This record gives sequence, C-alpha cells and structure tokens, in this order.
Amino acid sequence: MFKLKTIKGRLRSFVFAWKGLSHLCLKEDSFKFQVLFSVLFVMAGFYFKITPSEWFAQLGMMALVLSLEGINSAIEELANYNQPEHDLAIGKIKDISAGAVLVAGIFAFIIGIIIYIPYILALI
Ligand SMILES: Nc1ncnc2c1ncn2[C@@H]1O[C@H](COP(=O)(O)OP(=O)(O)OP(=O)(O)O)[C@@H](O)[C@H]1O
Repeated sequence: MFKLKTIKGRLRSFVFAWKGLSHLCLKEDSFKFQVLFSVLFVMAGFYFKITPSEWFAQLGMMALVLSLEGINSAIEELANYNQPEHDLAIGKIKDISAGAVLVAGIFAFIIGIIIYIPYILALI
C-alpha cells in the first residue's frame, strides 16, 4: 500500500511539473507558437468534424510535438546554464535537440495533410 509520504511526494512532483508547464506556456516563444498551432488544428478538427481515429492521430502528434518542444527547451536551458559562451559542442547539442522536434513536426505536417486535404477538397 502507498504510504502517505509517498503520495505527498508524488503530489509535490506533480506541482513542480505544473510549474514547468506554466514556464513553457508563459516564457518559451517556440512552445507558445506550437500551442497556437495546436489550438488552430483543434478548431479545424471541430469545424470539419473529423472522425475519432483522425482525432486520435491529431492529438497524438500534438502531444508528441509539444512534449519534444518542452524537452528541447529544457536542453537549451541546461546548455546555456553550463556554457554561456560560444561553444561548438553546445551548438551541436542544441541543433540535434531542435532536429528531433523537426522530425516530429514533419510527421505532424504529413498527418495534417492526410487528414485535412480530403475535407478541403470536398469544400471546393
Ligand atoms: N553557446 C552556443 N555555442 C555555439 N552555438 C550556439 C550556442 N548557442 C546557440 N548556438 C547556435 O544557435 C542556434 C540557436 O540557439 P538558441 O539557443 O537561440 O536556440 P533557438 O532555437 O533559437 O531558441 P528558442 O527555441 O528559445 O527560440 C543553436 O541551434 C546553435 O546552432
């Protein structure tokens, strides 16, 4: 059985995670941009009345892109904290981290096209 201390510890971790999420939403421009994009796609989903499996694909990609964007921001923060000076290794680490977000973004774009092109063509 869970001890009360363990439950309190889990709750504390949850509060810290919310602090991190509010930092991302308020301070990180790239994360804010991705949230804006996600909101637009949710609005498009309601507008075109996409199917449950299309919602599944769309929400899955949104979760992936936003999570990777958050991890990318954390890596950038860590890199800046450890090495504020110009450094080739830090530049490479940041580029690789940004590249991981780009991979998810490219797949999200492709899935967006697969979902919405038939709905858009039906309007024409
Ligand atoms: N300390 C550094 N040393 C070498 N190159 C760096 C350094 N900091 C940044 N760079 C290079 O500049 C690019 C952009 O870095 P930056 O930290 O501004 O990321 P960003 O994606 O523009 O940030 P944000 O997501 O906050 O807009 C990096 O991907 C890297 O190529």
